[in-house]
Amino acid sequence: MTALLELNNVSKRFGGLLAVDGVSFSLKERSITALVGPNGAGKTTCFNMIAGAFRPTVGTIRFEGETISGRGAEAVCRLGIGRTFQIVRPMRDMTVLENAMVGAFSWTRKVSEAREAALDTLETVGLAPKANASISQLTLPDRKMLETAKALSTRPRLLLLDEVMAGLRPTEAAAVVRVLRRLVERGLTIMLVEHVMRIVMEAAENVVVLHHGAKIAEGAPVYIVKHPEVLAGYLGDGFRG
Ligand SMILES: Nc1ncnc2c1ncn2[C@@H]1O[C@H](COP(=O)(O)OP(=O)(O)OP(=O)(O)O)[C@@H](O)[C@H]1O
Repeated sequence: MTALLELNNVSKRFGGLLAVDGVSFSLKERSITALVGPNGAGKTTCFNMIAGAFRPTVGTIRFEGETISGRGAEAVCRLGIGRTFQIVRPMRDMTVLENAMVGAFSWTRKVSEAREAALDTLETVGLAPKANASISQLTLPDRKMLETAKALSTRPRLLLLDEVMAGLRPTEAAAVVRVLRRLVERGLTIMLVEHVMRIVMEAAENVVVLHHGAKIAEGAPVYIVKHPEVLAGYLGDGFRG
């Protein structure tokens, strides 16, 4: 079976810094994979390469069997990869619905179609009752979910979530995990960057561990938390429990 996404020996160099160092992994369709590692491990850089924002210095990225490395963010989005950003940046003079519609304009020019799709994604993430609210009325969990809704409005097959649960209370994070599971049931594949190991254990079926840009372990969460290199390397101070 072809993997939905495949990274093959991917590296990214910024001047003298090798931010991502020969990383390979693949994502099974309809699965949730966590990308973990301490600050500066190269997680966001990996996302930036998958989403087309950065071209890998070496290595190839394939999506549905097609090479996408170096295609550019817009093209990659149109191929079916949606993403959120670590820093939440809603457009403040627009409503929740209008923000969610922005993603839909990647595949339609019709305002009515974009509105319908955005309403659907707001419904999925539980924000439909606040569709006409202004951004200032949103709580932190709402803002995180709006970022997810914006990414979903692009109609992705693969969703990259960068710390969407950071700063949330355990009950709020659990609600997000339930939303992610529903999305997977509907056919989506998800990769998420997450620091809190408890959430990783709950949400992901596969974990990829990066350290100094390199992949040091990969496997089921129960295996990862016992992995000697992960434990010895940084688990104590790299993860928050
Ligand atoms: N555009 C850039 N130019 C130069 N260096 C960069 C750039 N982007 C990232 N880096 C560096 O690459 C390394 C990996 O950064 P990256 O943001 O990918 O790590 P991360 O694992 O996502 O960290 P965090 O958990 O803190 O978000 C860091 O040393 C960072 O300073």
